[in-house]
Amino acid sequence: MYEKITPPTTGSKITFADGKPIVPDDPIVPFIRGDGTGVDIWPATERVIDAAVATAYGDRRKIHWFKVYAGDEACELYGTYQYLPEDTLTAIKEYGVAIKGPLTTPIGGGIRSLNVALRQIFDLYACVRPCRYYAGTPSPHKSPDKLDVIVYRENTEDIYLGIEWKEGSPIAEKLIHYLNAELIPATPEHGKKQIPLDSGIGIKPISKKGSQRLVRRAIEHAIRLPKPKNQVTLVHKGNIMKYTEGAFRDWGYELATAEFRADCVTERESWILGNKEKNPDLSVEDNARMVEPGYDALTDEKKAKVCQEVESVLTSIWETHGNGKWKDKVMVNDRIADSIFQQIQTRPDEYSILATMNLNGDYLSDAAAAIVGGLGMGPGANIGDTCAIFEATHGTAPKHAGLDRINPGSVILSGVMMLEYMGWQEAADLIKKGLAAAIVHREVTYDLARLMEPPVDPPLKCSEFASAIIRHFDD
Ligand SMILES: NC(=O)C1=CN([C@@H]2O[C@H](COP(=O)(O)OP(=O)(O)OC[C@H]3O[C@@H](n4cnc5c(N)ncnc54)[C@H](OP(=O)(O)O)[C@@H]3O)[C@@H](O)[C@H]2O)C=CC1
Ligand SMILES: O=C(O)CCC(=O)C(=O)O
Ligand SMILES: [Mg+2]
Repeated sequence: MYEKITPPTTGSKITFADGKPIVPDDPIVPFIRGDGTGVDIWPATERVIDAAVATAYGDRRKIHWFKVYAGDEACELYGTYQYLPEDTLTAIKEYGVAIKGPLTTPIGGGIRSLNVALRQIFDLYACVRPCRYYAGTPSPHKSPDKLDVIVYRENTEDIYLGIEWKEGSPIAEKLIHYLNAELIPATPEHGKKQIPLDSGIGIKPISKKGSQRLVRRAIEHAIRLPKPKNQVTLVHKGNIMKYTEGAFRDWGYELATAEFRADCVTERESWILGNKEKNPDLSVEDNARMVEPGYDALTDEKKAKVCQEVESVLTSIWETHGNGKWKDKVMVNDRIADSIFQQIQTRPDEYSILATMNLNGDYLSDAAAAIVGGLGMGPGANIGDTCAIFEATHGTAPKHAGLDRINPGSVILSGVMMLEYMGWQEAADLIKKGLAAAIVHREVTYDLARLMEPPVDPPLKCSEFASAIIRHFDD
């Protein structure tokens, strides 16, 4: 079955039912070491996870690691250009839950991203990246403790589908001519626009199914959160990209108000209901005026539309959501993408789950990780219905590779997410406790050390930070 790798001789398979993993006490878990700093981070991570499982469960539970190959290491074993061997795909498919270090992607040419390829091959449509603060972590932000968000990023489409043509290539030229000569003139709203002939072309598909399955996961998560964190913000640039990003927003609201009607209220609905609660005699038009900024300057047609919206909300959900009942529901709102980047800095505590398309989520998860301590503290999970691969938000950080200095925190915390996904909460909690205590004791790697006041000198090595986390399990 495998060409160059052999699964562990002991251990059992994780299986899936209804999108959830069924985990034995001795699961076989494939791991990819990763390129660049993967050589430093992975051994540290494996040691911490094994120690936490042993401390929490003794001999009762154990992960049986299965080394599989991708990136540079795969080329060494399987031959030039064998970046993602069939063996690796077979193993991840067979065992269902895997964890990986970062993999290199060249810029401007060469192979497409192996990281993105794995998400697409296994249809891992939800990229989940929590950004929460650990006390004592140095941060460039004044109140990093106020940020506690989870980015739910669509993970399989958008421009990451990778359908692009290089400037000057025959297909790019053909496509531009076709668009300029036929499709753009046939679309009146595009007027006399033309695409410059020396353009590279990329395609940005955003599907209804892809958007809604991501938002569904985000809402399901929000339902499990206590007030006021039971909230989902749809992040988009729908003012500019109306039929892709704007559609993402609309499909998100559509799903929330159809599939999760009993559990959700939209922000506008909450305003309409709240206005009526404060003043039961409020007319529909006055309510519309309070909900829609600049109402009086609108055309009659637009005014009628807002009034219709108010009426429809009051007739359809007053019974179930009115008289303050909406305050217990999951709040679904939306924010324009550029605005959310400043909102997480200026009003961090007002946000919880941020549902995004692929590119926005990529940017936003790095930015949010920076607020709570940097990329060394940014974990992640790629989740599908029959497979999950855990990996950090950051990349290979090549200038630090092989120096035993990088912060392994983000892959270790990705391991925490994996343990929680497996239902091994006690082991996950031990690692979180150990990590938190190491930071409080100023036992940290260079990235946190240089920001601490006063700076920690010398900082811990990557391997020493792993040891410190394990030592603090007992605190
Ligand atoms: N999922 C994946 O595998 C990903 C892969 N990549 C790939 O990684 C490669 C390098 O990308 P690059 O743009 O340099 O981005 P990286 O995220 O790899 O690194 C950028 C900088 O972030 C900081 N950083 C990253 N990881 C850590 C960590 N664990 N601890 C502390 N600080 C950290 C370092 O900053 P400083 O030096 O200032 O301390 C580092 O120089 C590219 O090929 C890219 O495509 C990128 C993102 C995700
Ligand atoms: O795959 C890559 O090289 C980059 C991906 C990335 O930045 C991410 O998923 O956050
Ligand atoms: Mg990224």
